This record gives sequence, structure tokens and C-alpha cells, in this order.
Amino acid sequence: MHATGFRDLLLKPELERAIADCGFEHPSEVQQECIPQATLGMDIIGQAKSGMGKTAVFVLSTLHQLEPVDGEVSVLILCHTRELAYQIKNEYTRFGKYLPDVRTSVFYGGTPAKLDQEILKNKSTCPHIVVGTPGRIAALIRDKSLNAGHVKHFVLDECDRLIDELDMRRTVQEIFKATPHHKQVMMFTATLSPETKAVCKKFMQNPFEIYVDDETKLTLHGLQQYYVDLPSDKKNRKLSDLLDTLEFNQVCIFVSSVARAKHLNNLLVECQFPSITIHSGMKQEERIAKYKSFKEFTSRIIVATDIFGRGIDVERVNIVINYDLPDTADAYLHRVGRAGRFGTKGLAISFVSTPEDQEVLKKVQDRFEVSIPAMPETIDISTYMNA
Ligand SMILES: Nc1ncnc2c1ncn2[C@@H]1O[C@H](COP(=O)(O)OP(=O)(O)OP(=O)(O)O)[C@@H](O)[C@H]1O
Repeated sequence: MHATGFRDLLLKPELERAIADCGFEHPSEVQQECIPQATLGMDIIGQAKSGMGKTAVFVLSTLHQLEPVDGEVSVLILCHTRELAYQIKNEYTRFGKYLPDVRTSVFYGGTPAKLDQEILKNKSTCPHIVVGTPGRIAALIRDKSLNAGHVKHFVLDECDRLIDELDMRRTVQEIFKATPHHKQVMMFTATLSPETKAVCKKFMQNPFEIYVDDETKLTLHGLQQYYVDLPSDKKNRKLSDLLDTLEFNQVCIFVSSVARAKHLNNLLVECQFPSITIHSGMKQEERIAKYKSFKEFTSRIIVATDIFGRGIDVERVNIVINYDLPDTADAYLHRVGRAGRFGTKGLAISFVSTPEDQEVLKKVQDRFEVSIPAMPETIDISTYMNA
């Protein structure tokens, strides 16, 4: 699998240097297969399991093809959450560091649109690459601040999430229609049902397709997964025991609502745990500040709703706790994928307190052919801590 090096992908030397600076040695399978097709301008549907480097596929291949023209937005990336958009923008900055003429901006809701409009209006600040969430991007196109008429590369990250929900899909379609007919379209995700795949393909022409043909292969092998059966009112006690006894670099604790995130975080802080929280009930600036603080390792524990459940990449997270189980097997897969990234080790523990929880856990085990046993008394640290 690792026979190829990044050199074989024949990317611009500026990109090769940036890749080397990132410490990447070999392209992952999805990178190896998609980048050569993507740099030729082909449409792509790329499915690969969580944490295997899908982001670099579109970031590198669009930077490789880009010939920046001032005043023209050539690349448009859409994703479903503001923090993910912010993260992708930073990946463009990281890989584009030796391409000083290329400008990237990120636009999302919850911030003053006026600032975005100012950036877009001025030829010397207008980005060549725009990353954003659908609502704000559509609004900027509608008010004519963003001219999508020069877009040559259109990317949907976490595409199933953008396509499955009808409101989101409509907005994505509206943006798509504002771009020229002739362009490259690329879509990526870890989870893709046959129905969603069919809808994705309607946006494309003769795409290069890479799928995880068998859902069982979506399981992350470095990740140990357990459940704890307990009544709801014992969750806090158990969580506190786990945080006291397990070794962790960073932990993500997922809950089912904003109110529960606030409440649980307050409780953890009262008990002196170094915890922060992120959810849609806070101001956007604060959300980004929390994301940064967690990503930069200033905080060790984050209590989050599903806004943090997909795409978010924090290297040192080695434990995910589902304090509340999600409603679907797909959401479970994305959440636990926050640990064990890029083949590293990790641990996922899920609290199960209702028959619905048991149903979700069963679905996960059946679909992804993974066995999730009851959590044992002790877990060997070396099996979930990366050296
Ligand atoms: N070839 C590589 N070598 C080493 N590390 C890599 C390589 N490619 C990507 N990474 C790192 O692996 C991590 C996961 O990558 P990324 O976030 O792109 O995964 P993903 O496939 O988009 O996952 P998800 O489905 O969860 O969104 C990132 O920290 C990234 O920097």
C-alpha cells in the first residue's frame, strides 16, 4: 500500500515542500488513488474511512491546478459546519505556504456578513479559494458579493451530510447552479448510502469513483470499542471514574443536546476536570475559540454536540466517550472516528441506558461487523495510548 511516495504524484514543487514540512511520508490509499485523477481535472466521488486524509486529496489537487486570477474565485468548498470550514481553510494555508500569491478565505454564518462582503469586493483581497457553509455562501451569492461565475473546482466535503437533509441540499443546489456548467466537481465522505451516491452523481460527469465496497471495512482497526450498560442517573459517576482512571491525551465527550452539553461541562469543571464545551448555543467567535483551544491542546476534555462529530481533526484525541449515544450508526462511526486518526490507536466507550441505545449499538455491530463488548475492569494502556 505504501509503495508510492508523494513525489510520484507529480505535484507542484511548492506543494511537495509543504507536504514534507507537514511530515507526511507516504500518501494514504485514498490519496494515492484519487490525487492523480483529481489533478487531471476529473470529477471524483471519494469514500474512505475516517481520518485517512480525504482533506488533502482536494486541498492538494485544487492547489495544484489553480492559476490564481485576482478578483476571481476559482475554487469553492462547501461543508456542513463552521468549525470544519475553518479547519479546511487552515489546511489550505498549511499546504499553500509556498504559494504566496494564492488567497483563501472562509465564510460562515454567525459572523457579520459585512466583513465577508468587504473582502470579496476588493480585488486585492478577494480570495481565489473560498471555503464555507452553504447558508452564508448562498447569501453572499444572492447579494452579488460573491461571483461564482469563475468557479472551476467545486467540492463538497462530508457530502452525504450536505445532500441528505433536504434544506441543505436545496441550498447546495442553488450554489451549484450559480457556478459555470464546465467545472470539476469532487465529493468526499466516509459514509455513503446507495441513494445518496445516486444523488451525488447527478452533480457530476463521468466521475472517478472510489468506494469502500464493503461497510465492514469502515471499521478503524486501531480503535478499541466498548459499551457500558447503566441507568441514566449513573452516567455522571461513571464518567468521572473513567476520566480518573483512563490515560488520555485528549477526550471528546458527545452528548445529545446543547442543554446537556452546558450542564455536563459545568459539572466537570466543578469537579476540577480541565473541560470545555462546544455547541450551537454559543456565539460563533466563542465556538471557534473553543475549537482552537482544543486543537492547540490548551484543553484536554471537550464536551460536544454533533457539531463536532464529523470531519473535525484533532490529532491527540485518543478517547471518545458517547455519554449519549447518537441516533444513527453513521453518526456513531463518524464520532468514534475522532479518535484513532490516520491509523493511530484509540478507545471509544459508549453509555447504553435505553432500548433505543441498544438498538443503535446493535446496528453498528451488524453493519460494520465490529464487536463492541462490555467494558472490562481494566484496559491495557498500551492498547489505546499512542507512544
Ligand atoms: N499522507 C499522510 N501522512 C500522514 N498524515 C496524514 C496524511 N494524510 C493526512 N494525514 C493526517 O491525517 C489526519 C486525518 O486527515 P483528514 O482530516 O483529512 O481525514 P478525513 O479522511 O477527512 O477524515 P474524516 O472522515 O473524519 O473527515 C490529519 O491530521 C492529516 O493531517
